[in-house]
Amino acid sequence: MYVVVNAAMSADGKLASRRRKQLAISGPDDFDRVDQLRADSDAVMVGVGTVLADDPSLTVKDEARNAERRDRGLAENPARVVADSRIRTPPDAAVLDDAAETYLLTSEAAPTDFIEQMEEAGAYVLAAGEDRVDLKTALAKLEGEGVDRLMVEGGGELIFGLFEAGLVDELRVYVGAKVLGGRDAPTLADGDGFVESFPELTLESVEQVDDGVLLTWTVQNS
Ligand SMILES: NC(=O)C1=CN([C@@H]2O[C@H](COP(=O)(O)OP(=O)(O)OC[C@H]3O[C@@H](n4cnc5c(N)ncnc54)[C@H](O)[C@@H]3O)[C@@H](O)[C@H]2O)C=CC1
Ligand SMILES: Nc1nc(O)c(N)c(N[C@@H]2O[C@H](COP(=O)(O)O)[C@@H](O)[C@H]2O)n1
Repeated sequence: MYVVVNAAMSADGKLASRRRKQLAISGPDDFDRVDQLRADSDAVMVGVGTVLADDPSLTVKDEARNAERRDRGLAENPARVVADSRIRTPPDAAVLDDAAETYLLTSEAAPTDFIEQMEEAGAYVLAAGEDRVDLKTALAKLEGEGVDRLMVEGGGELIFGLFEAGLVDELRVYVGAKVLGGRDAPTLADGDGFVESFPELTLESVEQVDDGVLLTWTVQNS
């Protein structure tokens, strides 16, 4: 599986303000680039923190791209994936609508009745890990379901978890022309943070998009 993390951050490294609600950092050209990246992916993943904060749909918005996927014999939207250890995804979340398949990655600690509720809502539940989603096992299970190219949109907890597990192949960061500030605002990689053995990146390209910059890095996984 090839894992691309794509996120937009402010010039001071925040994914959203301290209110932790969806905030447009990207401009129109960057949102269009993100739409193409979704269309080129087998699945789009977020953490449950993002579902609770933003209620995203994670679908491809451009109808020409939906049609192009259909022409390739694919569903018009990539699958959606939510990392949700104990199932906090609300049953009426947009990711559970019928626009695309949805996988919920959960742990053995998820209550059985919550699992049933998600399955009734149409989600495929994959358990990996005792208390928390074991991302390595969960992504291997997803690969078994045919997901070869995974796009991860965030948020900061999930992105850190994926780096910690050595699962990120590529990082695309849009740096927008805003300063958000806030010590409690989410950043690109939150979690516990690294204190040694920091993931090393190789810069592949730098491009101006809208009034910001798109940085593309590959990750030197050992
Ligand atoms: N600017 C951007 O591109 C984006 C911004 N955001 C913003 O990020 C914020 C949400 O980010 P977070 O609160 O960090 O939530 P998150 O979306 O990273 O979800 C974190 C949750 O994922 C679950 N999880 C399960 N297994 C995990 C594992 N092994 N490692 C890590 N997490 C695991 C846990 O329940 C954890 O609390 C919101 O403010 C949202 O608006 C989110 C996505 C993209
Ligand atoms: N690329 C990007 N730029 C921004 O400025 C953003 N705020 C985000 N947020 C991500 O997009 C999701 C919303 O998806 P839908 O429009 O509902 O399909 C949101 O949840 C974040 O993951 N991304």
